[in-house]
Amino acid sequence: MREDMAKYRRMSGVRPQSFRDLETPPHWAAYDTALELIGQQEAGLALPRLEEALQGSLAQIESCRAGCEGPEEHQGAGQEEEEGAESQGGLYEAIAGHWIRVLQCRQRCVADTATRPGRGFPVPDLLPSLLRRLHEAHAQVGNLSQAVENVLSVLLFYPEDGVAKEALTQYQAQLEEPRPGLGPRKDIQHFVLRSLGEKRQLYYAMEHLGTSFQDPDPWTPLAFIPEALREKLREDKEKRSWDQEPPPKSKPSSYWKDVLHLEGVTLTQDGQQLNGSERAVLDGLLTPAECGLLLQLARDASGAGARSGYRGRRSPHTPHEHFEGLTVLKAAQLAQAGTVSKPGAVLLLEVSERVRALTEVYFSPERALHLSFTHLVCRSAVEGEQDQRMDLSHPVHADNCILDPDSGECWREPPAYTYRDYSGLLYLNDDFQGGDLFFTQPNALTVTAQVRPRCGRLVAFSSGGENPHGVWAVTRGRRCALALWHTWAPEHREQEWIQAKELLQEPEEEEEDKEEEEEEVLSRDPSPEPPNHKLQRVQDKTGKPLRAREEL
Ligand SMILES: O=C(O)CCC(=O)C(=O)O
Ligand SMILES: [Fe+2]
Repeated sequence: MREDMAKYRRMSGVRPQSFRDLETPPHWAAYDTALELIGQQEAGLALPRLEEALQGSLAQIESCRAGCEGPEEHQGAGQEEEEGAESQGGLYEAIAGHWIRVLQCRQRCVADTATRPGRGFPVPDLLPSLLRRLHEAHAQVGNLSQAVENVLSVLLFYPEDGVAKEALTQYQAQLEEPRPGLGPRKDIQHFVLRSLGEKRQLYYAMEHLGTSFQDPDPWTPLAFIPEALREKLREDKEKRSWDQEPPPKSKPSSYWKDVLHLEGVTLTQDGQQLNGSERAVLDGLLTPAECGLLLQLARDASGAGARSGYRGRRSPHTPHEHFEGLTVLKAAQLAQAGTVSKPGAVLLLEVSERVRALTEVYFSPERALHLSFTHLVCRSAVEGEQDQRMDLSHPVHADNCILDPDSGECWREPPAYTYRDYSGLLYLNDDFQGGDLFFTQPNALTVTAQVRPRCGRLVAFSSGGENPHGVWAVTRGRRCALALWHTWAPEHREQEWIQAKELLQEPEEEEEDKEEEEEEVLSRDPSPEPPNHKLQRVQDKTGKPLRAREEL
């Protein structure tokens, strides 16, 4: 649906006003309009929308809080029954238990209000970020007293926020006469004080009564968290270790240049030239002969696919193209079966490692990057179906989060592959029509850079919302590329890569016997899964079940 909408929006003559959203609650609609206007440098027009978003959010929090006594009380009674003897304490315990549940529920209202309909996670720090936008917008249009009130409100959440403090000093200096009565907004003052009072009680109960509390706010002062709990809360936060900021880089800044030079690779466009930050185009990663070998591998695999059940099928992204994907393990298995050339399968492994090493050197020299998925992908135009084609070969998306083009936000949550940190596309050919890769702004519409594929060209970029990208329709011929995703998370390292390497390292004689066996099984078994005896062998080595995988 979202993709269809994006497609219609791209049609010439269609204006944004032609669309009316009947689903989004008003405070989210106001928020989105405000962000759009700010993006267009229309601070004056954005201000009433920002205020509406803030007031709407506060109102929604109030209405949610009002519901905390009713339904929760009911649920609480149920819980007590379930917990049995333990919770059949005296009257005081019952009152305390009830009150804690009410407070937990009230605190949850902040996260509920900050969660867009249909989303699993809240927008982090919704109220402080609205206040930041408000003070900036007020300052831009010259409403200095309101700018002061709003920045002072930010400081209620984050008293040590350096940027806010600096802005405050600047606004105060710009005010023509001193306004000693100016303070933070009353509504925010009330909100913060009440919230802190509740947090204090909840943390106390957590420490002394063993109840649980998931603080929805990142701004809670450390002093409010009992010392005994700090360590545990910090550990919980750190569990998603790969999501943490990478440590500061200490390698000399010319380090990657030396490595590229050694590898005979040239940097054709850097982030700045591509109108982004973490983006690069590198050339010279493959010789024409290597491209030829990998293209042949893809062709042979798709021929073998017809026999073993892996047929090229319609693309999941467009009915006007066929799509074939080959994983490294499938390539190794086909090489063992003798249906593709072994040098081709070995090259696939080698090249993916080459890309990984270069991506690490260029983007993450101080932190190991692992391959998490490697896929040789060909897209072929379906002949006679290309006239009037409006769609893309690959719609605009980000690789590790769900892009919401309306708000420009990208949600790092499943079903996105949230552990992907850097993406790489290594192109193998250019003898097709269309099929350029393009980057857009987060609105998924405004193209910021475009790259023409060619043999040995690598486009590498960080996989997040800062790099929305898509592929223009392939309208003639076949476009093949090696798509690779890298991760900082060792637990998401590509197991099949290791299995493929093991398979390809097996001694030749053993292989020949198996080849015959394989031929026999392939000709008998039309199922799309690799033959069973082979599966068994790989399973024995790793202890992990194996399944032919496809990630797109
Ligand atoms: O093939 C390309 O150029 C891009 C493909 C892509 O973005 C993806 O598979 O996620
Ligand atoms: Fe992608």
